[in-house]
Amino acid sequence: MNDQMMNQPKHWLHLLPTLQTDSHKYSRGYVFIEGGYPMTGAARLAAVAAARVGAGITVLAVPEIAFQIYASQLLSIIVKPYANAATLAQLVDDERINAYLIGPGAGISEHTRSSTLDLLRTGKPVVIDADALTAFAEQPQTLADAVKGPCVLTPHAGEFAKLTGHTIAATQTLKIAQAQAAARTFNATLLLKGAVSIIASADGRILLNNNAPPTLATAGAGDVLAGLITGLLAQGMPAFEATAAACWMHGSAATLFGPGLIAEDLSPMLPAVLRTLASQANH
Ligand SMILES: NC(=O)C1=CN([C@@H]2O[C@H](COP(=O)(O)OP(=O)(O)OC[C@H]3O[C@@H](n4cnc5c(N)ncnc54)[C@H](OP(=O)(O)O)[C@@H]3O)[C@@H](O)[C@H]2O)[C@@H](O)CC1
Ligand SMILES: Nc1ncnc2c1ncn2[C@@H]1O[C@H](COP(=O)(O)OP(=O)(O)O)[C@@H](O)[C@H]1O
Repeated sequence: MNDQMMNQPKHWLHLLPTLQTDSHKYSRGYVFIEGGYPMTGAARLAAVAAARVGAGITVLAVPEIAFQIYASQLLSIIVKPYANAATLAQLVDDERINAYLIGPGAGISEHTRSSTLDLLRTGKPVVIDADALTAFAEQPQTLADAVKGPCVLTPHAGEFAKLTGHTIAATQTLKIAQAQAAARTFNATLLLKGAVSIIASADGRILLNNNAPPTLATAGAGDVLAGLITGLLAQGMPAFEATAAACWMHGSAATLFGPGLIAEDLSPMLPAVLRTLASQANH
C-alpha cells in the first residue's frame, strides 16, 4: 500500500487543538453524548475519552431510569436525565454544544433513529456509531438525506454490511473502494474499523490506520474511539483529520498500555500520547 496513505501525525498534527491562556471550559469544546439503557458502559467509556482528549465540558444525556447508574460512576462528566423526547430535545438544543455522539449502547430502535435525525438537524458535527448505524439498516437513504453538517460514521465490518447491504470485500483495495463509496453516499467521513482501519472522506481522501495492536479487539474499544473523535471535533478539528488523529491516538494508547488491555485502560494512557504529540508539534 502507498506510504502516503498511511495515517501519521504529519497528516493532522498542525490541526490538533491548542490551549489559549484565557481558555475556559466552554471555549475548549462542549461534547454532548446520548447514553442508552440497559447498556450503560459504552457511552460512559466514550464520554471519559472525549474529556481526556481535551473537550472542556462533556454532557451525557440519559433516560431517567438510568440516571443513578450513570451518575454514580462519573465525576467530571455531567449527567443529565431526560424523561421524554421533549425534554431530550431541550437538552440537545443548547447553542454552546460543539459536537454530538450517538450510538454506543443506544439500542436499535425508533428512538435511536429519531434522536440521530434530531442531532443531524442541528447542522453541527455529529458522530454516528454502533446502534445508531444499525438503526438505519432498513433505511440508509433516510440517514444519507439527513446529513447536513460535518458527520463521521464509524462502523465495524458487521455494522458496515448491515448499513450498506454490502459484505466487506476480501482485499484491501476493494475495502478501500467500498469505504470511499459509502463516504460519498452518506456525504460523511466514514471510518471502517478493523485491524487496519480505513478513513474515507466524502471528497475521496483516504488514510489507512495501521498502528492498532490486536489487544484492541476488546469490548468497548470502539466506544472509546467514538468519544475521541467527538472530543476532537468539539475542539474544532475538521472531520477527516479528527477521525485520523483519534485512530492514531487510540492505537498509540493501546500500544503504550501493552498486554492485558481492557477498554477502561485506554483513556488513562492519553495524557502520555498527547504529551508525545505536543513535543512533535513543537519541533
Ligand atoms: N460496555 C458496554 O456497554 C458495551 C456496549 N457495547 C454496545 O453493544 C452494542 C452492540 O455492539 P456490537 O459491536 O456487538 O454490534 P452488533 O450490532 O451486535 O454487531 C455485532 C455482529 O457484527 C458482526 N461483525 C462482523 N464484523 C465484525 C467486527 N469487525 N467487529 C464486531 N462485529 C462484527 C458479528 O456477527 P458475525 O459476523 O459473527 O455473524 C457480530 O456478532 C452497541 O450498542 C455497542 O455500543 C459494545 O460496544 C461493547 C461494550
Ligand atoms: N485485530 C485488531 N487489531 C487492531 N485493532 C483492532 C482489532 N480488532 C479491533 N480493533 C479495533 O478495536 C476497535 C473495536 O471497535 P468495535 O468493533 O466498535 O468494538 P466495541 O463495539 O466493542 O467498542 C476498533 O477501533 C478496531 O479498529
